[in-house]
Amino acid sequence: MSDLVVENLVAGYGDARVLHGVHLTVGEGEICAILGPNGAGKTTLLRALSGMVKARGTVRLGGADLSGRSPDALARQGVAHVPEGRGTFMPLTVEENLRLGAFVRRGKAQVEADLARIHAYFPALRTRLKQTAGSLSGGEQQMLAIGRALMLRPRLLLLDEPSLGLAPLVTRELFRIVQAINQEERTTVVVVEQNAHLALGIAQQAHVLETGRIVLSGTAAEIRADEQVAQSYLGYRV
Ligand SMILES: Nc1ncnc2c1ncn2[C@@H]1O[C@H](COP(=O)(O)OP(=O)(O)OP(=O)(O)O)[C@@H](O)[C@H]1O
Repeated sequence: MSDLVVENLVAGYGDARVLHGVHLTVGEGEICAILGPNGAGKTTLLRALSGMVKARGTVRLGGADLSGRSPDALARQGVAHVPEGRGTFMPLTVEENLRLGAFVRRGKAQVEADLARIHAYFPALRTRLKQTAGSLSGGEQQMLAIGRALMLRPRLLLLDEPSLGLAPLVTRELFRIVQAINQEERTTVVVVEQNAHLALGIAQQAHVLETGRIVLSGTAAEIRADEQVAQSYLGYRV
């Protein structure tokens, strides 16, 4: 069953249109990778889904119509966005950043349970709760950004370039954790990622976005086997 349904999504900045009618569906509890060249509109797509950029068209999540909602309303409906560059509050501590992620959650017990849950996914954060986010390594900051998003108990997790600037070992660990979150919590994930090998390694399905349109959709295996994808994004010929 489709969890996320996007129909004819149009978005841009001022007069500059970036998304020209995007259609895509993501199955419930699935990981979907979005591939595409620089400037294709991948970040804009995630921003449109989290309400950071105004968009026209239809967005449904779990059957609920979320079209045109504000970022706050979308967060309350379970849409969590981890932007490129992470968006953590550097002067605040790890714990303060995590607690900020709970802004739509009610009840102390629930928040404490969520903190424990996030510490279990990211043990490195548990030992650094009183450190400022700015003092963390790049990988730890990305973990904190994802941890903060998890405080929402999201139904839909949007990840923008999680591997950006991270060492390969750290990136692999991060993707392993994203996969664990998806499997344990059945969170639907949309991940924009330059490292197509990694993204297709954890995704069930993928879409290629070029100049604001989806030009190819399929299972991760189908997309991996596509000659054009292999040459453009995987660096080999099939
Ligand atoms: N805040 C903004 N204001 C105006 N134009 C923007 C803004 N952000 C992005 N754009 C433009 O929108 C287009 C799509 O950008 P976007 O960041 O969505 O692409 P992308 O596929 O994520 O690219 P990249 O892989 O380089 O991050 C580009 O032409 C970009 O210059």
